[in-house]
Amino acid sequence: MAAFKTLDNLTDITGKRVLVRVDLNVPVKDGKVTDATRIERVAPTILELSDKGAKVILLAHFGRPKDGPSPDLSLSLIIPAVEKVLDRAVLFASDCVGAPAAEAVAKMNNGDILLLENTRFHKEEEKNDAAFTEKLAANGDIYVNDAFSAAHRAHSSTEGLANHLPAYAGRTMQAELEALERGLGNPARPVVAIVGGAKVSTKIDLLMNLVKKVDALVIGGGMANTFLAARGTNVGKSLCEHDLADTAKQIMIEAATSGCAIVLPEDGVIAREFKAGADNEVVSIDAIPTDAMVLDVGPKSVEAIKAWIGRATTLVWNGPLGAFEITPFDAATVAAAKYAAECTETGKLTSVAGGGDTVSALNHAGVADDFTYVSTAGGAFLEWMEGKVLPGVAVLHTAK
Ligand SMILES: Nc1ncnc2c1ncn2[C@@H]1O[C@H](COP(=O)(O)OP(=O)(O)OP(=O)(O)O)[C@@H](O)[C@H]1O
Ligand SMILES: O=C(O)[C@H](O)COP(=O)(O)O
Repeated sequence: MAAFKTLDNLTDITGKRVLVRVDLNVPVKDGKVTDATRIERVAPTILELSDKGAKVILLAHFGRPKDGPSPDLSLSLIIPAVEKVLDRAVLFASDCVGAPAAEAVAKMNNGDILLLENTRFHKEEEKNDAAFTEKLAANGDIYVNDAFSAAHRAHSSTEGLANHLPAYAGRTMQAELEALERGLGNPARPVVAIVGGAKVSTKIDLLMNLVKKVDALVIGGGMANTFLAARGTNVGKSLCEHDLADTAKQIMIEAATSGCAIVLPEDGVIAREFKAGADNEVVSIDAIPTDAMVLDVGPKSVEAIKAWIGRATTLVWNGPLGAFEITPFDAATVAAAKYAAECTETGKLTSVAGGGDTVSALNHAGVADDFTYVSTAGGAFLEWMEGKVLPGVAVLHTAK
């Protein structure tokens, strides 16, 4: 495969309109960005292009809007955080295509930075619709993809545009691929993966391949509830995708065939309300009341997870073990993260973690800097780990 072009290949770009795909899908609480890591990671690309005199036009998605525009998923909410990280003013257009985008671009001066509204407000984005991609392309002369964490999506702004405009990898895209190759290209065994979080339906399929590559798969969060339910355990009102029971069963069969241990929680911290400080108790995983939710894995499970981390030479982690944003349901994630950081510091563990909320959880635990590498990518990172070719990366290699 031909090497992709990078910003090093973009020299004389004064006055050029550069469409830069970034990932601004950041954690937000009460309208405020709670973790700016993804913004910090794309800042070097934005500033470099702006300093070279380009008109920098940012394309991004935010959340998963179902029926067109919705105010709570407007990228305008993210602007203060982007301006703070860049220490520059950021202009905004209320649509990523059509008159609002064209007019805002036409008014730009060299070096200006403009953020276009959530690309997913148009259903055509996720369909990689050619006509929609052309509308996006109309506002640019050059396309730069700096969103490694969205590169597993073959959408108009992540893949399609590279077929319409001269395409380049941004600094973060480049750095993520290099760092993952260095850390996990040929991982030393045993390899232990921890997968938790809430995005069960979009991540469960990739576990089928992951179990063929790792020695143990530790499952927490909403993902664990889905596996427990598939095994016949009552999970009460927990976050769980019951219709994925067959997929979970097949993954457990594949794991047994591949010699990969599946580690499910033995106990859980339950509550009846999803809020900080909610009344909670630890119960055995076989004794979850029907009216309760498991919001974290329990202390016995934490000990078991630490033992698996202790046996590992390489640790791959995506998805928090519990609802870490609300105390005390952050306990398992924090304990496991601190232990992984300790093992990394002693030099016996290579630890690589990824995901928007996972990075936020590691920051919350105060150990993000102690991991070998922290990727901004969650789903994309797991797919890369599976050995899949990510569409947003592949197209950069083949683009003219
Ligand atoms: N038991 C649970 N019940 C409810 N929510 C949970 C539970 N465990 C974890 N979560 C939630 O999972 C969310 C994170 O999941 P997610 O799969 O999005 O991870 P991620 O690291 O952001 O990966 P990606 O970058 O792919 O989105 C957090 O908001 C957390 O509260
Ligand atoms: O948060 C992520 O992992 C990326 O921004 C991709 O988001 P998606 O899973 O909604 O496509």
